[in-house]
Amino acid sequence: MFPWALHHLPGPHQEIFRYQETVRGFVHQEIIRHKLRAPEDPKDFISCYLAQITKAMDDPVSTFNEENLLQVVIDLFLGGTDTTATTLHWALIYMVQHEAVQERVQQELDKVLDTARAVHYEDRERLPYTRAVLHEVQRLSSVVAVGAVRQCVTSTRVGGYPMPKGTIILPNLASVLYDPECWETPRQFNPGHFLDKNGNFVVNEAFLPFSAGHWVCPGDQLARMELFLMFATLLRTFWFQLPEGSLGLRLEYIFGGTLQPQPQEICAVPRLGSPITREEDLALRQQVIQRGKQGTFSLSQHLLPWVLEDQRGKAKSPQVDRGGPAGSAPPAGSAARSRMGAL
Ligand code: HEM
Repeated sequence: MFPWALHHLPGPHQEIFRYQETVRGFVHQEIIRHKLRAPEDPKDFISCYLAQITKAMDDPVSTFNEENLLQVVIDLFLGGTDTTATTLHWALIYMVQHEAVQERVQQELDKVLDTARAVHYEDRERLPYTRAVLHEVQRLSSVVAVGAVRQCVTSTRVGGYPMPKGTIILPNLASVLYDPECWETPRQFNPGHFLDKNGNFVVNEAFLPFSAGHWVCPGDQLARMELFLMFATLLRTFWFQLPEGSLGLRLEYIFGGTLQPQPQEICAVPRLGSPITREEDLALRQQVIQRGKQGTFSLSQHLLPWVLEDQRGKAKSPQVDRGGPAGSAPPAGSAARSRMGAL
């Protein structure tokens, strides 16, 4: 009833307000920086929005103003960071859990891609298995389990049910993503949900992690692109596995707005740049495991820096293992050729 009162009451929510203020301050500074720039063609969202504010200055009903600009940028940060990062975290966890799937993705990437260049979004057309795996990650992790709260502005019917004007709607997206009538193994990781019998990628209408219709996530295309590029690049570059002594993966989610994985450690082992046999591959992986936790990273921390740091200077040229077995791992600290150039 008195939302403003929260600002005066002590409690953990004060921390959220502090974070909010930090983000607002940052975006505010960016807006000022953009305004101080010499006039030029608008280059990004903020400069386009500022140009629109100027254009609509004489329109008394225009909603283009700086306060709205600030809020829209914050919305984009809120909607676009945690969702994509959390999905990638789940992707790595599922790859560790399903080693054979991880290997098959790497085999497909090795076979199809020209290894001398970075992954392009268009490549997804030639990578049906990788694409199916990523869709299955999004389906099973269901990071935005419930869509945004909406209210009916007029009386209507949905699926035969009457919805009087004013009804509050909470779209239960997870119920669709786990619907036993739409998915063969709704609670199990199964890339086959998105493949036909010939291994071609197929769309499934019940794949709705971004919601649907008029209220579909406005960032869905960006998210799909980011996820594909990051996932394919990571899997091309590293083999993911549990560190030595690990008690296993923790698959239960934590609810924090999105459904997040629990903090846990996973090894990102740089893949070898020369063809080796399956036996050598396994022996090398074993060596890496025996080197203990050197090279582990925590999922709750920043993803790549340690590996990048470790490999810089060693990776003289970004050569790769076309035709080599998938998931090959070099001994940690060796001067093995790596794929860091692909990042
Ligand atoms: C894996 C990634 C993502 C998932 C699963 C996701 C999912 C969703 C869902 C389910 C909604 C609610 C739709 C509704 O019921 O109204 C939503 C809203 C939204 N998303 Fe995303 N999203 C993702 C990434 C992004 C990205 C990358 C951006 C932008 C940079 C973004 C921006 C937004 C915004 C601004 C809204 C609110 C839209 C509104 O108020 O109508 N999202 N997203």
